[in-house]
Amino acid sequence: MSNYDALYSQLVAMGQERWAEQLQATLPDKLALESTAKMAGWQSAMQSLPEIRPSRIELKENVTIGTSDDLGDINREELIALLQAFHPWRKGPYNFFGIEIDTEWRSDWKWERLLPHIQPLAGRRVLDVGCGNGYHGWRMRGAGADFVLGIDPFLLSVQQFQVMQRYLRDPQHHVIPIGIEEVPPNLACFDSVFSMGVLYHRRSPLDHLFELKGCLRPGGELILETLIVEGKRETIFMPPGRYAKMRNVWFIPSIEAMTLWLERCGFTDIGCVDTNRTSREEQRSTGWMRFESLADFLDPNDAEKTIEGHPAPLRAIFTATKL
Ligand SMILES: Nc1ncnc2c1ncn2[C@@H]1O[C@H](C[S@+](CC[C@H]([NH3+])C(=O)[O-])CC(=O)[O-])[C@@H](O)[C@H]1O
Repeated sequence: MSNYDALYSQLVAMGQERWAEQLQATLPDKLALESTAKMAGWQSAMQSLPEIRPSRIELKENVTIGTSDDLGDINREELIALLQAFHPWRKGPYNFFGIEIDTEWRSDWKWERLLPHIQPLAGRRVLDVGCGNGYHGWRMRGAGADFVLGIDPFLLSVQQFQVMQRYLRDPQHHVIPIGIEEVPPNLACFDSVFSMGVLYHRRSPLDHLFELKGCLRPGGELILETLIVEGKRETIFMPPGRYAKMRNVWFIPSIEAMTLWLERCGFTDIGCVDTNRTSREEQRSTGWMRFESLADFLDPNDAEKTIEGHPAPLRAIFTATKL
């Protein structure tokens, strides 16, 4: 975790000394809490990862770390087994020294859908809320972002990020195990804030929007991706129980309702730049995510419905500016 020193310096450079100190004091405790059997397995796999110097790194067009030639006499199957210790791999794909980590999600497709519509990331300081294992963060660095901080409370995501970081050694990209509710209010220091796949998990979506706004500097851009439903400004769907087998889905607005929420929270230049019905090609079980996936969450007789009979997942990407 020595990489946290680089994070500390960066946050101080952004005028966030208090937050930097708070993180320095609390992150080690969070990691100490990870003394579960799973954590022991992850740590042992992490320590067994071989030293390899990647001869090639690509982050702009895809995420490629090294080539198969870099492996030399390192056993490819043993390396795959070490990576599989971090199962399930949900966000990717990664090409890791010639090993295709074929993740549950084609996260690159979402990236390609949004990239043409957002403020160019070159030179920007970015916060990615609910960043998963940092896949999009690597693409942000590939697009020229100066600094990317990803936050995600799910510890396996942070471990998977550390696997990549071990080889990429990027002092300007960090993923830390905290939720958005732990970020101090009104930091006002990020040029771009991403919240993708998080809003519908929040019981208080408007508070989430205010939290995101607080992270942005004036004039900064919010990029928000969420589940939506078809309907008018008055349409907001709350599933009575599970949604696509997920227990923690609360509010799913229509595009117009989401736009109104953003307006009421004080954002300007609001646009819905993409809508997309999630396909079984974009989210599916693979050898790297062997649990159930979208095909199991949909009605087997009607792909327009979830297994509970609700509208099937439809997602939209919004951009908005903080005044
Ligand atoms: N309170 C919270 N604060 C921060 N993160 C949270 C919180 N609660 C859950 N998460 C995290 O938010 C992520 C949501 S996934 C999107 C990943 C990526 N953004 C993607 O767009 O592919 C959902 C999806 O697959 O759509 C998970 O990694 C959670 O651990």
